[in-house]
Amino acid sequence: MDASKQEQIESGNLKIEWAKNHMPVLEQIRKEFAAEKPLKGRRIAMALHVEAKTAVLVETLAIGGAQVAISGCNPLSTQDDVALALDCKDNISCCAKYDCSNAEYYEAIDKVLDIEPDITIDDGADLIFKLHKERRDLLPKIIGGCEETTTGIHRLMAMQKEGALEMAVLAVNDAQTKFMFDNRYGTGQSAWDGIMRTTNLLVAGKTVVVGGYGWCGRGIAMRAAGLGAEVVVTEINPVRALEARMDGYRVMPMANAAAIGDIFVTTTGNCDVISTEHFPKMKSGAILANAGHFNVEIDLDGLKKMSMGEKIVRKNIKEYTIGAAGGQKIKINVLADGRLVNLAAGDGHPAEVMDMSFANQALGVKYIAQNKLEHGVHKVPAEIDEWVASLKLKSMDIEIDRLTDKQRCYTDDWEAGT
Ligand SMILES: NC(=O)c1ccc[n+]([C@@H]2O[C@H](COP(=O)([O-])OP(=O)(O)OC[C@H]3O[C@@H](n4cnc5c(N)ncnc54)[C@H](O)[C@@H]3O)[C@@H](O)[C@H]2O)c1
Ligand SMILES: N[C@@H](CCSC[C@H]1O[C@@H](n2cnc3c(=O)[nH]cnc32)[C@H](O)[C@@H]1O)C(=O)O
Repeated sequence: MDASKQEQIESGNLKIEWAKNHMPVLEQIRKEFAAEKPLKGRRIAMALHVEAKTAVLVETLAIGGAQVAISGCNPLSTQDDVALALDCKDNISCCAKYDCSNAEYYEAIDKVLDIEPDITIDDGADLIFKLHKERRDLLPKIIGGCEETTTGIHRLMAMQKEGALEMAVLAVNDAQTKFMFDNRYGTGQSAWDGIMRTTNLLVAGKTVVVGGYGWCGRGIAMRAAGLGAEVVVTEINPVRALEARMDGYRVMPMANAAAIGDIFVTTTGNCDVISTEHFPKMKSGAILANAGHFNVEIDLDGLKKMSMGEKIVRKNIKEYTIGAAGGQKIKINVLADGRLVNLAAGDGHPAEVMDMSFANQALGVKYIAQNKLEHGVHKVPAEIDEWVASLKLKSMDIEIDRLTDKQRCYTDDWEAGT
């Protein structure tokens, strides 16, 4: 093996070790998996962000007895050193590569499916999509899959509605110990980490426009306010818009926000949240980032078409110049080609948060292996959620109260009044 490859593997292993040391819940699961081998003989095909925390999950599944093959779930989120380190480990193969083309991305998913999996793990449902469209011969062998993210579950629910989903899937995103922490505090921190390290600019004193006030949007807005920005929220859901206003932010349509924002962060799972109608209204120098889904939230095709020129002005920042009213020129800076800024221009979520998301994944896979599930989207059992929360609290040295017998009776009773 050449020296530079060896160096890469060492660098990947260091990252994995660091992450592992900050994922205590997964550590506990790994110990149990090592003793009990609940995944013995199972073949698992995964498409996830290939970086250090994911590697800890992959190792955990392999220690549990599974053969694991993994590809990426985003062309720009793979960390090549981690991918190489993973590929060297027992019972694991990894075929992910940073900055792959769309064709290479789907070829890698194909390769992963060649292990003829009985369990899948997806982040965005691309692997399940390929399975149902092009690798249908493999479907009868599949006993179930797990889905990591909100939009993946939306895609699967749409498949289920049309009667097109031919396997069982656990909605890992919808576990409370996933979305309440990963989507909110994880994205809240890592999106800003990605934006700040990429731009090296100040957030304080700026106007930040957050597109979408769901679990991710709440986190991104909260941290932007904490950094000293004025926060503006755009929404299409009246309840969420009201919540954003009562949380202290200004709420308005993107058509109005476009003119006042310095930094825009989309996180809706939807397409064209920022589109050709909005670009010409923007301040020159505006910064656009996406922390939602794929590369569709900012209409990049539209921006390219109206652009007079584009150039890379700093690593992971592309500047587009467009014409505006009065012959003015507006420069618009798009981070990480409009792909997830926290992963394509950062290291993703903090390890302590992925600890809970991936504990749900590992226990979800074990649940699938040990239970016969009907085709369709299933909830993660509440016991798994509570177990993950209890273990996380324990790892943080936090104790909580328990109901006394009197309290239990009181809460079950309907006769006691004022
Ligand atoms: N960057 C990450 O690491 C990360 C982490 C978790 C989830 N995600 C992704 O982020 C996206 C959001 O996830 P979530 O859990 O917050 O979902 P969510 O459903 O809780 O929130 C999405 C919000 O966007 C709003 N919305 C939809 N279309 C809109 C539009 N055109 N303009 C303004 N608002 C609009 C919805 O009303 C909703 O309130 C999903 O695609 C999810 O897969 C990314
Ligand atoms: N694959 C699609 C879908 C969004 S990924 C969003 C998911 O990434 C997950 N995620 C965020 N940070 C990390 C990380 O550091 N490692 C692995 N997964 C992560 C998180 O759980 C979230 O649900 C895309 O890339 O556009």
